[in-house]
Amino acid sequence: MRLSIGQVHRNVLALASSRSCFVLGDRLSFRMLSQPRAAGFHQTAWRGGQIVEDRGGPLTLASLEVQNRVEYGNKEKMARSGGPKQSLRGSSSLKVKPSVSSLNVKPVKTALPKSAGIKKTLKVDEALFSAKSFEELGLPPLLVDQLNKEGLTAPTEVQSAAIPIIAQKHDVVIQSYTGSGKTLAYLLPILSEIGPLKRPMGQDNSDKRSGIEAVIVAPSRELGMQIVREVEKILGPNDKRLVQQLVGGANRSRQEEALKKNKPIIVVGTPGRISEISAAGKLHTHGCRFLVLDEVDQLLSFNYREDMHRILEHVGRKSGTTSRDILGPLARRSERQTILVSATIPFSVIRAARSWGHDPVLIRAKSVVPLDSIAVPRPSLSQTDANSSSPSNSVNQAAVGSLPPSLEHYYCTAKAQHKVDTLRRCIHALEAQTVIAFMNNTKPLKDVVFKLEARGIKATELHGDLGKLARSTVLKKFKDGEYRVLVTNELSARGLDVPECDLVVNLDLPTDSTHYAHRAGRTGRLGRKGIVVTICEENEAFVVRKMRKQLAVPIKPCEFTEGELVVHREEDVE
Ligand SMILES: Nc1ncnc2c1ncn2[C@@H]1O[C@H](COP(=O)(O)OP(=O)(O)OP(=O)(O)O)[C@@H](O)[C@H]1O
Repeated sequence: MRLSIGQVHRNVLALASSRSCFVLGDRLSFRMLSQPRAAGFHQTAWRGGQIVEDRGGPLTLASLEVQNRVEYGNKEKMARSGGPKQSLRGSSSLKVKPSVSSLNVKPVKTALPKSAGIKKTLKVDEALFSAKSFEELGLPPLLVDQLNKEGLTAPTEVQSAAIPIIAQKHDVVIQSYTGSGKTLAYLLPILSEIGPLKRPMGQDNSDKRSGIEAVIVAPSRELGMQIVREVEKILGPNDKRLVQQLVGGANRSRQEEALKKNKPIIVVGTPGRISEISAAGKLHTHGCRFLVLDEVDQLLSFNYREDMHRILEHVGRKSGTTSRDILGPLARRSERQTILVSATIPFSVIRAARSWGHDPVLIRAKSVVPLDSIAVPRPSLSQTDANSSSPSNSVNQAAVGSLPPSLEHYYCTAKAQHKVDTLRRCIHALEAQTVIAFMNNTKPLKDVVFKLEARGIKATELHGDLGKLARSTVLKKFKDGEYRVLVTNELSARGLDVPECDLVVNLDLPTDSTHYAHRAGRTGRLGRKGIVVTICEENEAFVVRKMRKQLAVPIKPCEFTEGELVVHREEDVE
């Protein structure tokens, strides 16, 4: 069942850079979506919000404060962490003294700003959000069997929300915190429609499709390969050739040969490589039904604009149609379903999704909202000085809610030359077993590895200057527990799934709170415990405190002495 969409008055298919994001298209007005009648959907109410100009600050969905909570009845609420409870391998041994923190730390006040406009709410059947099994979500039996074989028996919250909505053919934006299972949230509805595990076709609905039916784009090779492995796992060993990786750094002719020989139905790759092979005429995606942009806010940044433009123009677009097609942009859009995914969604992504989307909706763990109902957030005073060197104190709405609730955040100060020693003490005090330490540049990584090794801690480095093989070997060894610490840069901040990671350390300050959120999200995956420690210099501590406000999470001051984590009162350090 589909929501009807209003008339598009204007669609400018132009690459317009807006701060870090480019926006394809814009439109002046949309009629409110009609009430969907599909099971589980009930439009409840909307209140018109004030539309104001996007001034380019950290404007995001949450800043709209759309009242999009699902209204629960008396039934038990799902745990915020979502998803099935798992054993806390590795993380359970983390040594934290909660009594210390609860006694000594003053709670941080993190008030959200006033709403810029509250609009329409869709009420989604509570049963979907509390689905106990994949069957309840209507996945085909073969797919459910395969998931069960892999030990996946219950959907996470975001999967419960996304699977039925994507099955209804909506274009969607999925925003849910790191490690909440977003990958399967989009893969499962896709694999319900294509490939050997899909739902049986009706008699008059014979499946005549062939060729590539889904294109998944990710910003890094590591994330691309991780998604490939996830698809392979579900397809099983006999059908794993149906997914093909097209990531940069690997041999391109081999990828092209594999495309010809294996005839995959899904390709997963990085923007550069996908658009390169497409431009060479070796990747035929015009009949493609699904386009997924994983880590969409990064993919729509200026760096990728040309490759992403090509991908957006070609995937799922019948050849011969042009942007001036007489059928208009909506008809062209409907040829593919577009799925945009990230833990952090700035408003520029919403705007782009509205422009491309066919009945686009925003899916979060407990809510589904038509994108049309989201008003442009009102810029706060401090957002207008977003370019100033001092970070704003206002909440970064793109990143609020992007962090798993199970995370604990601390910061401590140390002189630059003592940071590695502080890291060592931190690892020992917390008894962390699988640690990711982030720095901002590539060069110093080796030095930190050397110093850690000299102190008896097995460590390795991961960065973009390593070849593809070296990168995957390092990652595999780290995941296998051969190294205790992975010292890395921003390359590993997004999407990397090392479930055992129990500690993330910032040895350099992340550039902003969005970067903090993605780095932090490498631990505390799927409801596990995780600790994030930022080691900064004394004169940088104010930046951490500002990030704390922007993210609306407590980041507590601490130190590591005599093998213990000691948490300070805030007033002792301010
Ligand atoms: N229903 C499920 N049951 C058990 N494990 C699951 C389920 N769904 C996902 N997982 C596992 O949870 C982990 C995190 O999932 P995933 O990488 O998709 O998170 P994410 O939300 O995309 O995180 P990020 O924002 O960091 O990219 C993975 O190891 C995945 O295999």
